[in-house]
Amino acid sequence: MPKFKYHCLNPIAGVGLKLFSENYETTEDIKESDAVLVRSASMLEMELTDNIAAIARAGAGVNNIPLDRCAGDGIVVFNTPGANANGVKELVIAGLMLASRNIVGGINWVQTIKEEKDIAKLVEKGKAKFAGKEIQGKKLGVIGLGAIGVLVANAANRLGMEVYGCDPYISVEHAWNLSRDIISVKSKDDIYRECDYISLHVPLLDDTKKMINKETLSKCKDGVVILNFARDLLVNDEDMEEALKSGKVGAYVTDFPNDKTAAMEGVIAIPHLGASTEESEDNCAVMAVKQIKDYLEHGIIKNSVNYPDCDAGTFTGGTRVTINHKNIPNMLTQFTGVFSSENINISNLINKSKGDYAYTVIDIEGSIASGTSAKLETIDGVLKVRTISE
Ligand SMILES: NC(=O)C1=CN([C@@H]2O[C@H](COP(=O)(O)OP(=O)(O)OC[C@H]3O[C@@H](n4cnc5c(N)ncnc54)[C@H](O)[C@@H]3O)[C@@H](O)[C@H]2O)C=CC1
Ligand SMILES: O=C(O)C(=O)COP(=O)(O)O
Repeated sequence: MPKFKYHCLNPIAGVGLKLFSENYETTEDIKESDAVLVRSASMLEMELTDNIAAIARAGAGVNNIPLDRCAGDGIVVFNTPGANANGVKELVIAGLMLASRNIVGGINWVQTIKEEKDIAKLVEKGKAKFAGKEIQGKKLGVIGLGAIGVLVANAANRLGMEVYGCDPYISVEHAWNLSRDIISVKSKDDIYRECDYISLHVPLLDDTKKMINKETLSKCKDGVVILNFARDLLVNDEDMEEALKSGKVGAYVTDFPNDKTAAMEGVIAIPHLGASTEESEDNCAVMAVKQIKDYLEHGIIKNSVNYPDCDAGTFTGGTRVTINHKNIPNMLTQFTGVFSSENINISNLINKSKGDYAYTVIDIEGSIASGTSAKLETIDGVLKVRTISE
């Protein structure tokens, strides 16, 4: 089996890295790696060299990776759907509590009186200013019913909240997992109008950027609590500051503090801890490494965000040629033409496409000359050719 090199841009849990066999070695130099593992480090400005075949995001959000540039370079980008969802869900529930009961204010106050005498008495005397509200019976709106949103909706429902959910693109799997008690609404406006708490669980995309802004906040109830455990850019910070000052927003809980929100009054800022649990880190690392191995060793694509999934089956011998290419007419004819011109028999061929990009796996019985893959590389629209052999 060939040797592969991987580079970690962030620390990746050992339980995952241990899955790499002796045929893999880590490298400090991304430029010589076959695969890159990353969490939140930004790759947006990074130069990506030809040898990189795959990038695995050990986590969900991929807004730190230039997906289209990678696809154009024939680099398959994976993420690990659902692997950290429970970790985030539990912190969102904590966020609901932090926004409803003045726990942070209370804890900080105890620190200010810790040198005083008879603290127990002072506590009973001073505690009234930290009184809060209960979440039971209140309305929570969940925007984005994916891996995290569904868990948050179901958990909040079990805690006695009336939960509304909105996701125009909900997957069949997530719809199945959503409790029947959740009120599913078609328009986010229903959530803005009805809910006391609103939790965001959508990816950062052009159409979700700054979705919480002056206009959407004006549709909300006075004193609404916004929870953002998704990405800071989903919220317009200036509009949020104004809404916090006026009391339109009662509290803004964010897992993504930035230069503007960290010091903002009314903000409960958590340092991006949603997925920072042993369990989530392990789950993500294991899934990311398995996907990288499947791709490098077998050409199998599972959970890619910029290429089609393709279960080519385990590579069992002979030669497997994988081709990342543009999704344009006449590609397969040209590929098979190269093999037939050299009198090579194709034993298996799979072709999948997703948007502008496609992926073809061709199995042959023997070996191929390097000239054959060079010929494939010269075909217009071909982005990367790999050969997998014993
Ligand atoms: N705080 C943290 O540590 C973490 C934050 N995240 C963030 O949470 C986001 C969601 O994560 P998952 O639930 O795992 O992803 P997911 O892909 O399972 O779910 C996202 C859902 O949002 C929906 N959606 C997309 N556009 C929408 C729109 N305009 N309106 C309503 N729904 C829309 C999709 O249909 C999908 O069901 C990630 O993209 C990431 O930004 C994820 C993991 C950890
Ligand atoms: O998975 C995600 O989208 C996250 O935000 C988690 O980020 P992290 O891996 O904890 O840096």
